[in-house]
Amino acid sequence: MSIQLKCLSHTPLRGRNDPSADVVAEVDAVLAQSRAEVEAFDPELILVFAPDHYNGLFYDLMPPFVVATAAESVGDYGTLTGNLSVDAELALELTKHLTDSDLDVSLSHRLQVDHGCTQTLEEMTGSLTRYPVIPIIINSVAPPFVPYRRIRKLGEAVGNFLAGLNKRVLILGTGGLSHEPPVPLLADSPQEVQEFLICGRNPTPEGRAAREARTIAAGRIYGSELCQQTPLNAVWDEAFIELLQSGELEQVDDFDIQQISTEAGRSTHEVRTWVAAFAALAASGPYQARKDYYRPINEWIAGYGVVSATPA
Ligand SMILES: O=C(O)CCC(=O)/C=C/C=C(\O)C(=O)O
Ligand SMILES: [Fe+2]
Repeated sequence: MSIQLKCLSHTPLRGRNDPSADVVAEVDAVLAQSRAEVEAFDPELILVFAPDHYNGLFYDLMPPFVVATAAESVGDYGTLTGNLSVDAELALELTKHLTDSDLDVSLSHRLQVDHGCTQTLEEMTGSLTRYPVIPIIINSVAPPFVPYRRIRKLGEAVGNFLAGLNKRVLILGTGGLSHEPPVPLLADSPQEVQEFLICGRNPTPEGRAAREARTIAAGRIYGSELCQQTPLNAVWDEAFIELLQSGELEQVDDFDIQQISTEAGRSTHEVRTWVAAFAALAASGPYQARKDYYRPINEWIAGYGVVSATPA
């Protein structure tokens, strides 16, 4: 087996509420370089750890993490629609391996996924179907969350499974870093919003457009005094990237969920996907991680980072 890792922020506001042209060009160049590296690696399998933003998973049954044997993109925020090329047989084998590893993982034979999964797949491969893929969705948006140590254990167990495959595997993590887009909280919401958070699958086109318009409007004022959301936190982001580079992943076991929400924003917990991805890589031994890019970008509501890693 050979293995590579890429963890990236995603943002539904890319192309919808852009920062200055020089920043857009910087990010375009980093993504083009990353995509060229993926092309050169030519993965036989992509394992993508991703969050969901109330498009596939709702509070009628909210799992901490779920492996999909089939996944369809809802195409929110202009992302590609259609089925991902999930390797169903391997996804099922992985699920069995995870349950045998004492992890109570959920399984879906028909999951809807959103930009949180598809944007990075699209940016890294140009498609939803170019390579066989296994999606693992990690709840990063709908509290309560399992402790970070559980995410590290999940990643480790996934990595042990991947180590037994005779394949070139690309591990992707997508989300974060610090940020707080306008995702409603169940506890604070009026009844119609609670109803949506519990079972709001397949919204009308108007409903989806209203959600997207709210996010764009939030991006226009994010980081200004008009904005109520927690601002980006570059110090937190840089420290998190350094932690990943240090290889001392057990440090995430002490992460305080409430403190992260307060200091860096509620959606910062999308970094769970990065924790799982790095723990999966670390299961095969020491690694080297390279910071390809970091910049706090208010227009995209994102502490925007790209990190790559390979076995040392
Ligand atoms: O779309 C909605 O209904 C709520 C807003 C939302 O989900 C925004 C998501 C933004 C990101 O994915 C992000 O910044 O990571
Ligand atoms: Fe997100």
